[in-house]
Amino acid sequence: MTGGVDVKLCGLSTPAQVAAALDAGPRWLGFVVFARSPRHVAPDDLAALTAPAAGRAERVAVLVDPDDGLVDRVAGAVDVLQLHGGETPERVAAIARRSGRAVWKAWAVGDRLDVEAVNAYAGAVDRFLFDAKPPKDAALPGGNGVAFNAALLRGVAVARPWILSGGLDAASLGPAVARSGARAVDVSSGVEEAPGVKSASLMAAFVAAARTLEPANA
Ligand SMILES: O=C(O)c1ccccc1NCC(=O)[C@H](O)[C@H](O)COP(=O)(O)O
Repeated sequence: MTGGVDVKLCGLSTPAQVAAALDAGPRWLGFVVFARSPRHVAPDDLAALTAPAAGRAERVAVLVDPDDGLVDRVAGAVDVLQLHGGETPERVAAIARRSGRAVWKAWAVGDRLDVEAVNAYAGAVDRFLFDAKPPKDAALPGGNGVAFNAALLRGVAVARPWILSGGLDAASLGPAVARSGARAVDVSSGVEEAPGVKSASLMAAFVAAARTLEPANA
């Protein structure tokens, strides 16, 4: 817990970024294992990169429609698998069983949250991450720095804890938390100098801003 609102700093890809992120003090650190991403971490490098976080932050691997081989290669290096592709509820449940890790399902929110569709995953996941829909021409399903109308989340009956994500930064965080009722938030682009280049000062400012927020009543 960072204070009022839990934080995941996502898209860390170098030891220096991990050290700076740990200094900022978020609850979760995210590592993207997706070759097209400017934040990509090779599966073989993940254990060394995540090691300094053990006991200081929970480590989250972000995967997109992973096959069993990739699940097996990354699971030992992290605490959580965040599934950011088109995984079905059945596939998510299979990954949870196979990996023995907590599993989160990322969900792109459009005009309104389809609670029934989201809750179809409830038996298989520990948490949801609500993100913006990627722009039509986007190369990535996440990490696009795009926000959605966070008020769409307020008061909805989601059956698992959830994280607000998409286009956040230290300035937009407070209003987005107030509109959505979020108790946890995720950021990537909003704490970067350029895609994949994390800023120590922006990460620290984001976590500090989150600490000042009151936990919201969704
Ligand atoms: O960040 C990526 O490059 C990425 C690539 C493929 C799938 C997911 C990815 N990111 C997932 C995240 O959890 C991001 O933090 C989330 O989408 C918010 O990103 P941003 O809008 O840039 O803050």
